[in-house]
Amino acid sequence: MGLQQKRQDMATLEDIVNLECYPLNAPDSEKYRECVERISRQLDEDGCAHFARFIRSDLIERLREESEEVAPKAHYHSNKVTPYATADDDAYPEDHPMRRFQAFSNGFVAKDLIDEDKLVQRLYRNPIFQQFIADCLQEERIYEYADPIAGLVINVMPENTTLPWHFDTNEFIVSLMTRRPESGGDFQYAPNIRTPGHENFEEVQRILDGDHGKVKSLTLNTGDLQLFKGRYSMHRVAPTQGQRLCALLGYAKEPGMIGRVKRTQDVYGRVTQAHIDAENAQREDSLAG
Ligand SMILES: O=C(O)CCC(=O)C(=O)O
Ligand SMILES: [Fe+2]
Repeated sequence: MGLQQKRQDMATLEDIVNLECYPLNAPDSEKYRECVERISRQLDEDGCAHFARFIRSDLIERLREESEEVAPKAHYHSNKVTPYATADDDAYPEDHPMRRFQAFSNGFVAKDLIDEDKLVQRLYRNPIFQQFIADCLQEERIYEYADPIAGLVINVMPENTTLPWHFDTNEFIVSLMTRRPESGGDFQYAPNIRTPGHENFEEVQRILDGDHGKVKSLTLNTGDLQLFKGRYSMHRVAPTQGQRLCALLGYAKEPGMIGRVKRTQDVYGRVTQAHIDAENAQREDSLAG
């Protein structure tokens, strides 16, 4: 990376991030090490870390306005989903978690509909920010998606909707609240309710039935950032009053991440040639293998 580029990346960071609380600009400092350690500990404990006031306070209005402006471009795909995003399987009893279909009515604004000069784009692409997230995850580095329309999206939850209980396919996700709803819309999660090799259907079922004894709740204000490991912790967004807008910054542990054609078509209502090419290449690979 050239020196000029590095300076520019640092300037972007200074423009956007509350560096007093989050010293991303001084990765060699004691303060940075402490900050990263605190977050890593939170992630180890319950898979979720909260960065209150991550965005500079004088930019909160702009952050909200930028996301409100683009929100009407969201694509909606109303459907019914299980916590596992799987098809129905009548090998299980009717009330089993594998067969619990819940209404889903969110929309997503795709990455290519968000202008390059918007705060969320500038943050998503910033290599210093990316290294900070990698450090918190105790990874060497992380990669932006190669996907032209996914990777950075804005989740749009209209008035009186929920994002139902689910596990993520991704190991981790970075979320930035860009419009806190008037009320409700808390992020609720059951820390590490499943582990590799153990689905723990009994407890999952209890939560689906409304027992929230083991559920934690997090209220994010506009400008707060969250780092969440969603593969083991079932989570949802509680019903919102007023529109809730949240930017989801997706990264991968390997370069070249690109979504599958079917899922991309479902979620965004379209695919690009890059999606088709990637799927064909994969098919060739598996034939050769
Ligand atoms: O909007 C959020 O806070 C969470 C979204 C989420 O869980 C997801 O898209 O998988
Ligand atoms: Fe999720």
